[in-house]
Amino acid sequence: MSRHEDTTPPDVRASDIVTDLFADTSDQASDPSAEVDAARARELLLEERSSIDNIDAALVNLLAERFRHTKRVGRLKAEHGLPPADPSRERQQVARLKSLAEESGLDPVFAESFLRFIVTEVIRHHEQLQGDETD
Ligand SMILES: O=C(O)C(=O)C[C@]1(C(=O)O)C=C[C@@H](O)C=C1
Repeated sequence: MSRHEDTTPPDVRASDIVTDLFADTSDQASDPSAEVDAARARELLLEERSSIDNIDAALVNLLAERFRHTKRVGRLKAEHGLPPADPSRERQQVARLKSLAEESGLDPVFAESFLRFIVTEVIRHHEQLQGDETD
């Protein structure tokens, strides 16, 4: 099995999980309006989860694209003896992303830690490449 293969057992379906989440354990079961509410809630949850799945797929594709660019940057840095990290560039990126986050209604502190999480991984890749250059 390849490293990236989906390991979710085929018999676990999102719709079953949603059904379990809304499983009726109270005396609601005899109230028809509560059943309609629960059915509508199930429908809405499935819709939201479908949007979330699409967004997660887009995020993964975008991240893969970003790493393709940073790998090229890493090779340039290794070839030209430049340091893996550039703190001044990072300060600019953090300031820009925090401002974009504020405009979009995303927590700027979260935006900063997300960027730092990614950049830490990029720097690790750059360091690996620099190690390879000196082998
Ligand atoms: O722009 C660079 O110099 C990079 O190496 C890319 C990047 C990034 O992932 O955005 C990573 C490390 C640096 O500290 C700054 C930025």
